[in-house]
Amino acid sequence: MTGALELEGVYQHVNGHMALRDIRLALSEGDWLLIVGPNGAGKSLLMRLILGLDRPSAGTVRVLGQDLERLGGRAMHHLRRRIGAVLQGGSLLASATVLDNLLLPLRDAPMSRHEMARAARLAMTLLQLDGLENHRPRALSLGQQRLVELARALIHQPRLLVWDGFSDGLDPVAIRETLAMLGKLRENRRLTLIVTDNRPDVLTDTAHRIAVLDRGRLLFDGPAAELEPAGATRLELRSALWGRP
Ligand SMILES: Nc1ncnc2c1ncn2[C@@H]1O[C@H](COP(=O)(O)OP(=O)(O)OP(=O)(O)O)[C@@H](O)[C@H]1O
Repeated sequence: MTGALELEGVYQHVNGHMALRDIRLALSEGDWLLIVGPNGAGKSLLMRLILGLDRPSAGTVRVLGQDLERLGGRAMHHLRRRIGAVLQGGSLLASATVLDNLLLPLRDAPMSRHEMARAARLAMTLLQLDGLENHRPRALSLGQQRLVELARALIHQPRLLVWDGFSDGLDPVAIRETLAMLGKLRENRRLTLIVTDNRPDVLTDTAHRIAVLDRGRLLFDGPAAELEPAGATRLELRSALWGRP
């Protein structure tokens, strides 16, 4: 099985403190990893390293078989075409329509306008966003904006999807529906998924693997089903990391 992600001994030093310590992770193609941890645990820093937006202070980050340290600008550009990302804080262009936002990742792609329009239509239908093409992001609910970001991340058919801050702006129904939809995508496209969240109630059986990150360290990494046998019940995790049951 092809390696989708390998992190070896990764450290990240930020503003005078070690924000990530000795992170080791390995994912195969088609794996689904949910990384949970409280605010400030280091989830976004870790996602930025995986996306090649920052370089680690130490250690190796290998994404879809490529060592990011060794990639030049062109190779990195090529690799990014195989990765989709939904980042925290919203990244839609406020002045552009939903359709123009969706087409952003395809602007350098060797595709005709007809092919681009078709790809956009498919992504919109997949996420039940039909009819919103000509709206500006601010006319949509927060949940719809997140789904447009997801549609944009998927439009170029990536091999790896990174979603930082999964439940931000999504209500419980949207969380359930989106998790189910991600599960189908993973199955149908053999997409590798890395999703982070800071809410313990998103600890779910949907993801195959769960990693618990706290103050820059991985406290647990394994099959969701092993969390409890490992002695870290969901209740204990909640009370240890989030202060109360
Ligand atoms: N650009 C930055 N400058 C200074 N410190 C930073 C920066 N980015 C992150 N940090 C610090 O690194 C640590 C990890 O932050 P990070 O944003 O990765 O946490 P997180 O787990 O994503 O939190 P949240 O759930 O709130 O998004 C925190 O102590 C944070 O203050």
